[in-house]
Amino acid sequence: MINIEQVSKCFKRHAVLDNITLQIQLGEHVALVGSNGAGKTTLIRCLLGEYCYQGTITVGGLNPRTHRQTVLTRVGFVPQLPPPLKMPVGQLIQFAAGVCHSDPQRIIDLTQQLGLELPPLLHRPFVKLSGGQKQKLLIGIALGRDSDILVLDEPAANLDPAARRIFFELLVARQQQAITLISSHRLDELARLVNRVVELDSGKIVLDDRVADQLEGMPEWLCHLTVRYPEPALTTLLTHWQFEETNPGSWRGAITSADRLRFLAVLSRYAGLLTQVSLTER
Ligand SMILES: Nc1ncnc2c1ncn2[C@@H]1O[C@H](COP(=O)(O)OP(=O)(O)OP(=O)(O)O)[C@@H](O)[C@H]1O
Repeated sequence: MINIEQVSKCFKRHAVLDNITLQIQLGEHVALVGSNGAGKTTLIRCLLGEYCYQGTITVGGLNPRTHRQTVLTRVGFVPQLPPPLKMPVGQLIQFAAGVCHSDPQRIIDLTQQLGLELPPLLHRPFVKLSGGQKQKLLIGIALGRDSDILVLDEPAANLDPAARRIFFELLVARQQQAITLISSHRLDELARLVNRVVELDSGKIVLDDRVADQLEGMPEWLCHLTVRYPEPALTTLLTHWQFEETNPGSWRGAITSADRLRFLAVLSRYAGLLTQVSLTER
């Protein structure tokens, strides 16, 4: 459904995407991860036809540059930075529903489920909403329509914890009908929502892990860790995962396959403290 072949992108002389090839098929839910400036947003913007690029991209068989309008009506998109729209919220909901051939009430219901009380805001310009309010409305617009491709660029970055939880539940409900590409820095949050992780580093794909496929038939992993020095937060984390300290600084525990990605994502926050990590299939 999404086909990216040998795509490169430069801003002036600065190469931001370097020969990216990536196919995303029906049933795939992809976390796009990578550090600041890795190229995630640029790849998404190329995918949506916003930037020109070298190489080939098709979305649902269409070139997003030459069929931008059709591609945009097909993709539910949440941008990282909300557009500076002056349109009042009520009008924006009607407009978005019209463009996406959707029912405005669907957008309203989803937005309100995320905790945004819409009636007092309907006449307020979108640009004057808070960051979290804008994000809730943009999520409502993206999910409140029939689309088989969801592209979400840091969609939960401005949401409070309660709204994040509801958003992830709404997303799971929608995922059966759509492929998803979600860029985020919080792989631990996404781990249960995705079955593939693609990591970008300096515009190149450095990891492409089809998690679910590889985990089939592997019920549990034995994990051994050694840490440089005791750090209370890491000790709490390992205790929470029911690890035991076998010798000072040496920890042992078991991770189920379903939890492997989430565990590694959480552990990566303490990478500087770890001197050895091993995972062995049991
Ligand atoms: N419009 C632009 N003009 C010039 N350079 C740009 C432009 N957009 C992005 N860049 C540069 O491209 C590189 C990749 O940026 P991009 O926004 O794609 O990264 P990202 O992985 O999404 O980062 P973050 O996690 O911080 O959002 C950065 O070095 C950035 O400065």
